Amino acid sequence: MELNLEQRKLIQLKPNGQCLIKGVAGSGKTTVAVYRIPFLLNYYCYQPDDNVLLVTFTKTLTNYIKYLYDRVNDEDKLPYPSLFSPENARVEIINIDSLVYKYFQQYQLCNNVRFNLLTDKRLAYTYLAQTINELKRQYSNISLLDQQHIIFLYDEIDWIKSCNYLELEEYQNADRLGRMGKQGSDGPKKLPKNSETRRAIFELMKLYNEKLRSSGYVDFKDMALYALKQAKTKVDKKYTHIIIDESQDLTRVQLELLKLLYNEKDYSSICFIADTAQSIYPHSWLVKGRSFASIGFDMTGRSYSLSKNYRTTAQIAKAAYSLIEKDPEIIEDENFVQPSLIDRQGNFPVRRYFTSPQDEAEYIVRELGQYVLKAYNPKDIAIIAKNKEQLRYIKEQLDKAQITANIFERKEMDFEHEGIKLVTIHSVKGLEFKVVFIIGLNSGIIPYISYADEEGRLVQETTDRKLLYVGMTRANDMLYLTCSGQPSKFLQEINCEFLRLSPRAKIGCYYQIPIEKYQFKEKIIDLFSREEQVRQWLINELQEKYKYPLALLDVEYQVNSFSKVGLVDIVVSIYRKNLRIPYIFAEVKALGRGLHNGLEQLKSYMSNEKNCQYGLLTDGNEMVFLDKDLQMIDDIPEFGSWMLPEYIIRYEFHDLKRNRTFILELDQDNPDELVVRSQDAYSEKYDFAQLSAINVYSSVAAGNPTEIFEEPLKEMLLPEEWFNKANEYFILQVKGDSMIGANIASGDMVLVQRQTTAQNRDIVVVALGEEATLKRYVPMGNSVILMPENKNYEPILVQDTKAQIIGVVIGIIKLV
Ligand SMILES: Nc1ncnc2c1ncn2[C@@H]1O[C@H](COP(=O)(O)OP(=O)(O)OP(=O)(O)O)[C@@H](O)[C@H]1O
Repeated sequence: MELNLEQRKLIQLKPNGQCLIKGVAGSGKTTVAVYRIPFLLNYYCYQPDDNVLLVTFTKTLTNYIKYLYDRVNDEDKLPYPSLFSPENARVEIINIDSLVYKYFQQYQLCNNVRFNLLTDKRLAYTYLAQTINELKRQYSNISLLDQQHIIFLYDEIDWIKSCNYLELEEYQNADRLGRMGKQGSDGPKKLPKNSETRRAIFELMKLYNEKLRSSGYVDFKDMALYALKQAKTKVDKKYTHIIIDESQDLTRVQLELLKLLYNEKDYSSICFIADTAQSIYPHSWLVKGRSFASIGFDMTGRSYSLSKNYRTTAQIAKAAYSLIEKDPEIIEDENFVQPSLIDRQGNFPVRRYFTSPQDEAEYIVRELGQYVLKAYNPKDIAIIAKNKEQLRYIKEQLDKAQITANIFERKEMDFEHEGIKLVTIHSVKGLEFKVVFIIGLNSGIIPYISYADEEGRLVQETTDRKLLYVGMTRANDMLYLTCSGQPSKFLQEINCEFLRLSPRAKIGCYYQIPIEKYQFKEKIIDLFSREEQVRQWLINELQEKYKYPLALLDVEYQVNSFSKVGLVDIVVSIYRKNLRIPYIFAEVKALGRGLHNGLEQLKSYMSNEKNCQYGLLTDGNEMVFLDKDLQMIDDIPEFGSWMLPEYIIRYEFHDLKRNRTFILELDQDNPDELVVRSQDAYSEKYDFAQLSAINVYSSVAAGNPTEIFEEPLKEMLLPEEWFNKANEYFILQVKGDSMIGANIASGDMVLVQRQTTAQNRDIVVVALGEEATLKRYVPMGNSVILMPENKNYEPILVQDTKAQIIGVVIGIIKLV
């Protein structure tokens, strides 16, 4: 892994008190935290008591960090090979709950008390209900003090404790940020400051606490308060450098405890790592509107950003950003970091709607069994859901299909576990998997139905939106989003341009076409039917994704079927020897209503039209493709210019060396000849002996220069006189839009001269990551900037020795 310039700068940042590293999901925040440890140990731990503490959010994340550290380059790791061994007293990596528990234990020991931790929520509600009853008479005018509001009151008390508001005065004046509602609870429209209602709630908390104590209990928030109290009296170990990962989710009490452990010196540091777009806990302190100043740290001039997401493909990243950018609460936060894309192309996320958990599970089992498990190790696959019941159901179905999977609830995750990991969306933060299924994305589950308070509802919606964003950004390669009932509004808000119905087909997800843009209106009987919506969407998709010109499409195509005349919903025709013949038949059903008998009908139409090569049936959600033998296949072919009457393929060739453009004409009936027309209409015909066959590749792997090429896709004939025999050439099919500004679009081809050096601003094929990429080459001292020609992508800075040039682009070839 080649760290980027910003990451390297942050790892080697001179420690100087507090700092904030914020960044988008997958931008390497945790990686920076881990790589920084050896740096601090090497250069900023002078005295015997100097040391480093890295705080994680969960135990699983501690394991994950160890797993990450194994991937650190040896040269960075060498001075501290035993970074994670218990003997290495200079480094401690611990999750926040364990740290709190440690100080809570010390409190008990020092004060000779012993509490039980109240983990049973029902029992907590019983105590709270009793307390409400006792206090009700005293506050008879406070309608909120009633059992019907118990969930709200419980949450409010929890919040007061997590903010360390131990005096009424503080609570009366507190801004209530991040309040959450729970299903069935009915909170107040507003909880005014300095009100009788707040006084009553505060009183309720005190009485409730007394009740718990007299029964020998503390809850989690009490435990943290006792830990803080203990640390204020005595800390057994202070740390010269503290790094706090996922700090956006810590409570005020947790943050204050960590502050007490900080050993301030003129070379010490406390580094907060955060992503506000991933803040998913309602009681976290550093939520919108509350700055670090509230915990005594001035971050002016001390905050740094990481904006490139390295984890996911550009397609997954775009889909995930399209979800959060719809919420101004998220993107207007002062600590929000605008994401930028890195050029990692891959699969589009899949979105599928199901009407029952059973249908959803059947799809997942099928998808895993037939495809995903053939390409990925089960331990690199996660199935994520909002709640545990959803996980239990899918686990049962996977068990039945004999697919090994394990639910990880509270227990820490074992990264070496051989099966598929089933996890709640909350416990997946900070982690990553090659393939991620997020299931049960139903309305009412996400966003959760909250109480009637509009403000609370909006907070809930923002938090749940971030939660789904966290889930989506865990996927390295493939992401599936499914529901098992009424779909979540979030599923519909993700820009459908970035979604597909299947990872193996080009067709996108359904979107509505406005009636005024409907095609073939004159042939349509009912413009307002639900079937027509699907037909018009499909007509659009055939043009947009499969590139079929409208002139090749038609509707209501007549075929004889069972001695009756049938009408095929959409036909795609092609030309053979200048004769127009049907090539694809498509049948549509009403939106989301299932395929029913459609398959039989489609097969019958296809059987009655021998020219038809492919079939397609969809209701805008389910999709079936058939070949001419009526067997199911993954997709239908894209448009090719050979489908047109003339039978001549035309390419535009931009010669970058001579700065000229030619048209290349290839007659399919005469494939060994090539006609080249120049801009001044001069044309020349080349026969086979005058042509050179150049290999066309779909991708070039990065790696050993002699092994970088896969099997060529095909050969392309170009005039021999264009090439210098002393050199080697190849053609590369372009993926992605990062060079669009240089007139190189996805699907175009580039002619490349193989060489290992380049001139300033040449467009080069350069090895980077697993696959070689196309960028503009700009050398700068000992480094090289690989410039994309698209403002959505960031330039990549690498050491010149690491930028292995494979060739220089000398021409661009486009189908016209
Ligand atoms: N410069 C880099 N080049 C290639 N891969 C990188 C680079 N930096 C980080 N990564 C990889 O990107 C992935 C995400 O990194 P990491 O977990 O540190 O990000 P994060 O910002 O902490 O993410 P999140 O906030 O979503 O948990 C990891 O697989 C990491 O190895």
